[in-house]
Amino acid sequence: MKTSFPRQDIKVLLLEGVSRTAVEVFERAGYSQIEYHAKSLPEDELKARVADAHIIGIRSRTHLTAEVLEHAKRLIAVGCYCIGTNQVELTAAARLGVPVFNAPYSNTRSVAELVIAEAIMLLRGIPQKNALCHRGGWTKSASGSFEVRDKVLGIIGYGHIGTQVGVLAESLGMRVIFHDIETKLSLGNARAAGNLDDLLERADVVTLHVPETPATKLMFGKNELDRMRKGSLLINASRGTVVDIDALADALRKEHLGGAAIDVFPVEPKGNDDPFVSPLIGMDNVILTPHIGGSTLEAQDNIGIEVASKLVRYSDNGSTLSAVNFPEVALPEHPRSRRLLHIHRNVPGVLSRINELFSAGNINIDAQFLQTNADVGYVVIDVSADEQQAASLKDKLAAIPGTLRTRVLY
Ligand SMILES: NC(=O)c1ccc[n+]([C@@H]2O[C@H](COP(=O)([O-])OP(=O)(O)OC[C@H]3O[C@@H](n4cnc5c(N)ncnc54)[C@H](O)[C@@H]3O)[C@@H](O)[C@H]2O)c1
Ligand SMILES: O=C(O)CC[C@@H](O)C(=O)O
Repeated sequence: MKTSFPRQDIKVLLLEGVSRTAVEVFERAGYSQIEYHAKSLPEDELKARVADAHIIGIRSRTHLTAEVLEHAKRLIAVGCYCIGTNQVELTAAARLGVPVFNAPYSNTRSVAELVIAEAIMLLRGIPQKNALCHRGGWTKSASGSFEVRDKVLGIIGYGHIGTQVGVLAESLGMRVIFHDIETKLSLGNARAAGNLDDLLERADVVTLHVPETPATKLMFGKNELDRMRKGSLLINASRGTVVDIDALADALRKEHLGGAAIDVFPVEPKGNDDPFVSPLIGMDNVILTPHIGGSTLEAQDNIGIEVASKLVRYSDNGSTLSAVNFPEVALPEHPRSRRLLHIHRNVPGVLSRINELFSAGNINIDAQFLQTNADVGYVVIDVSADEQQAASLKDKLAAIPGTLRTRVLY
């Protein structure tokens, strides 16, 4: 396919050691300028590296703030090689005409498996026993050690991960209750709790699976910890901002909680060589993991393929299906037409200005696709035009007030 902007001129910047499967997808599609970094970059270097990037791929450690995005003058799309997209200022990206994609499913099973393993370990008191053995101690005792069978698992956030945790937990004989802000279909014998307090008062193990949003920030603090049953257990593999970590450390010190498994932290090291600091360090009844809930080879390889394929599809064809901040358009191929993209602020009158432009130039529109969200309008126009006409149309489209970005795709 002929593109007005050849693929070999499109620079792809991949950070944080995303799976090599992502590189393979880009290379197979004809993208040869791929800059790959195994780590996230300090902010100054990040600003310098994004300056000439057309496509940026990150995981959870790289913060694409409005300020960083301002440096990415050539940016056409961002891929988050993970579920969470809270590390990107999504509205700022949309206002620059940049869609953001993620992988909403590929690592969910990996997180669910880890949570179940942690529930078993915590109920058996394994973290403490393991730590003691490493120090040369030996306490062979059933005291404080329980089966998971018949225990109550309370799931907060009953989405893709929460539901899978529930299904796996039931297969082990646990009783599952959940709390969500949306009405959710219960899977298996799981039951919605009356409300959050009801869940906290009934659960032996509480596990958090909410996204990071303004409403979930510190949603789990002293009040919620106090509501939990004495000796109960907390698992957090959602986001570090959801739990008040000092309040949790306090509840553990006071032995109100019997233990915890924490995978995500309010402040996480930038890279594997940076130090990890937490008030939970040194507590034998706490499993600490370095944000690896979704880090299995299966999940990472699938995420690499999923997100890179979405980015290639947008770059080659204009489809924005499953973008998290952008109007979604699924586009057919029209190889005999030329395809122009027009991204604009969603204000009245832009579409009629676009159409006037085509009728004034006597250019036949073969197909047109329009989708809007609160901020942005996205129009894809397939036209019968030669290369020169397409270039001139692009310039005229760019002059329409409210335009954020235009492209001739092919
Ligand atoms: N530890 C890891 O490596 C890892 C891996 C994958 C995902 N995650 C995190 O897990 C989160 C959840 O993933 P998912 O795929 O299940 O997401 P999801 O969107 O499918 O489910 C989230 C659920 O939380 C609910 N929710 C939102 N706000 C809530 C609130 N205030 N109270 C109660 N429920 C609320 C939503 O309605 C939804 O049902 C992700 O956003 C990500 O931050 C972490
Ligand atoms: O891989 C990561 O960096 C993040 C994993 C996880 O938190 C996600 O949001 O999918």
